[in-house]
Amino acid sequence: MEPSTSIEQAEINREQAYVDRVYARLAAMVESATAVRQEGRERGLLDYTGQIKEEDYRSLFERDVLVDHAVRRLAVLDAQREGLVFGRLDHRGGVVRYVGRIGVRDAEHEPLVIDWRAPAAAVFYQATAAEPQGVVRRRVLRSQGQRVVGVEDDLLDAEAAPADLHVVGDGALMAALTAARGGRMRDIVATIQQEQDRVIRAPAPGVTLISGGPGTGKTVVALHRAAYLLYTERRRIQGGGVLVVGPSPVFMNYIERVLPALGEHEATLRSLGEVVDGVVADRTDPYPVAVIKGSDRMRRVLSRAARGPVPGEPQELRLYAGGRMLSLDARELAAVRTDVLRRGAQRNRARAEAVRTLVGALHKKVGGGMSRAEFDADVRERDAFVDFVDLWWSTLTPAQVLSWLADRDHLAGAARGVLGPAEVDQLAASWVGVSGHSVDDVPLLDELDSLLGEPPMPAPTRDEFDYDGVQEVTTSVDRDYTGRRGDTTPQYDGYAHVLVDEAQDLSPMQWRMLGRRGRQASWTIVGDPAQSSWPDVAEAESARDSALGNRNRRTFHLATNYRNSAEIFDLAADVISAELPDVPLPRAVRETGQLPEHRLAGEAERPEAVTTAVRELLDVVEGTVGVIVPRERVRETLDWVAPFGDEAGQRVVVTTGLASKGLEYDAVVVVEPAEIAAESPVGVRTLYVVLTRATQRLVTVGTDSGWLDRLRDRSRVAASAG
Ligand SMILES: Nc1ncnc2c1ncn2[C@@H]1O[C@H](COP(=O)(O)OP(=O)(O)OP(=O)(O)O)[C@@H](O)[C@H]1O
Repeated sequence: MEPSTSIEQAEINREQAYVDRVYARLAAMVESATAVRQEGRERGLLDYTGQIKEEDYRSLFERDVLVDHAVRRLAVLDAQREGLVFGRLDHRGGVVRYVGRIGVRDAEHEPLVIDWRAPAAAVFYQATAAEPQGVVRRRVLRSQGQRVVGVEDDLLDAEAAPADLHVVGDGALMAALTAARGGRMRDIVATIQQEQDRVIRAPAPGVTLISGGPGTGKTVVALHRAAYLLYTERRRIQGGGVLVVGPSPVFMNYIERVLPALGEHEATLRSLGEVVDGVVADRTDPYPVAVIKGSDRMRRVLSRAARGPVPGEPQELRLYAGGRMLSLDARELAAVRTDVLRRGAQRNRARAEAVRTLVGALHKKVGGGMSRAEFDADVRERDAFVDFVDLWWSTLTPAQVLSWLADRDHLAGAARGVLGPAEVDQLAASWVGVSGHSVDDVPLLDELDSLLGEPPMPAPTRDEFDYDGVQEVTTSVDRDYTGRRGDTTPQYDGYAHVLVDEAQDLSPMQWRMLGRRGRQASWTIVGDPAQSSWPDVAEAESARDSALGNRNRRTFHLATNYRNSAEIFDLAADVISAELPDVPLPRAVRETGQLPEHRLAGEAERPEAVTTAVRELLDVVEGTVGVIVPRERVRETLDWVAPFGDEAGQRVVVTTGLASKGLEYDAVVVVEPAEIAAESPVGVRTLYVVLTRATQRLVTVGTDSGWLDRLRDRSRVAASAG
């Protein structure tokens, strides 16, 4: 958008001059950090002689600190080439402050720009006309690269405004909300709203629960909160890091740019299928199977599988000892195993105990004459005995134990009294003829991992402490330095902060998996129960409560929908309220005058109706068009829209209701909404999700318009014969 008046252009020019000064300073900072890094490296080359003395340690350590600091600083500075300065505050009394993505000081150490997360910047987000907090005018600078292209002002205190203070622009928020969407979520650092800022700056300890309807900014706010915590609590958080968990790789891809844009590169982003190290799963199971795999009942099934018989294990131990042939049959061996694992021991860690108990059981058969110690010494080292133990108590992997459950009889044994026969059938079948693991298998693998444990590490030999390079060495200087600066960086078993998005969909088994990664963490949990696809809300809540323990909880509810036009959200609100009248609904702030459209189309006309809608929408919106379809229709729809691939590049995306959670598009075509609602017992919630993905235009195409009949107000949908 070009500036419309000469006053606006003059204001832009003035801001550009300031921004240029900041970039010049940034360039000088990059130059000096580069020089420090270089100097540090050179010093390191000189210092490394192969013979390390204490003084060398000292200078090597200093060098490492220097280089490390410079490298980090460069990474932060390098990321801040775009829109570095985005805000300006004119305070009463004429003081002016600029707010940006990072703090920048001039050569005399005076602040040029305040980091948006610093306490002094909070007023940028919190001041209102009702409570200006000393701010006369708040200005948002819109930039392209390093060029200021617009300014948007809010006059907060008209009485205190000097005569020459200009107020220009239509409001930064509206400009941001109407902007076309690309494939990635953008940061909202320039337009964070007051209710959102309170959540972002909430104290870290305990659990922060963020709820709110679709499009209320839960995700984007949670990500800004992560950046805020990394800034304000870096020392604490560096001990364990931040884990950000979302529903799918597509979703993680969608949000992955936000934290780097805010200058943070240190969070770990994982989809639910990637939370366990070494496992990458993208495929989801059909809904009924996912419900069984996610259920808390799987704990018992897996516990039995991990502690029960191993398929193909030896059924008898025979050994000549103590002057006679001794044997233990299958029942006796099972009794030994049960005895060893009785008190919750992890199987892979209990081998020594298993050997002890086994030898004890054999010794009882000798019937006197040989002491236990003598018997032990005789039996333990025998090849036959060692070979038996290797087979009978081999180290098991989670994937191995899970694979046994594809055998219906084995599964039925483990699931006796827990799952019904039909459930056993469905579950066993889900593991037959598939490659790799599903997203719903991952928490099961993690559960098995915690049941099996790692085999104990052999005691380290002296050699393992030796070094052939200096990097791995902790010197007395390190310890001295650490002590002197009073380092309180805590060491974490797991992450220091865990952020869970779309938490309403987590199954009990997924909560257990996350709980293991945040035993000592503070948490931010984001969700909207009305969008939940998990059938047993109480069961999931109880698993969540166990994962979080008795940490303090702080809850926030976001009530403004920033994504959808009011016309689109009204339709979605009507759909969900017709089924679930108590669902709290946010308020959409933006009107476009464009009603959603429903196009009736018979089976045969459906492909044509869908492609026509996509073509029309590509013409009227600048950004993306999402085509959301029932699970069974993905393949055919991909064929229909394939021709748009060349023409529209990445602009057209086909997805399902469940996979569209958390995502958004400029325009959406919903194919067969009634079928989406019928896909699962909580299908109306999925339809609610689907109808709230579009920022500007919504068209539905279906053979059935029955889903509209229940609406209070059918005029919300423009009639169309298709
Ligand atoms: N203060 C803001 N300024 C500009 N854009 C905003 C603001 N708050 C939210 N948005 C935008 O609104 C859209 C919805 O935000 P987000 O995806 O975080 O919502 P959500 O509550 O997680 O939605 P859902 O539950 O439907 O997935 C995003 O495009 C986000 O950038």
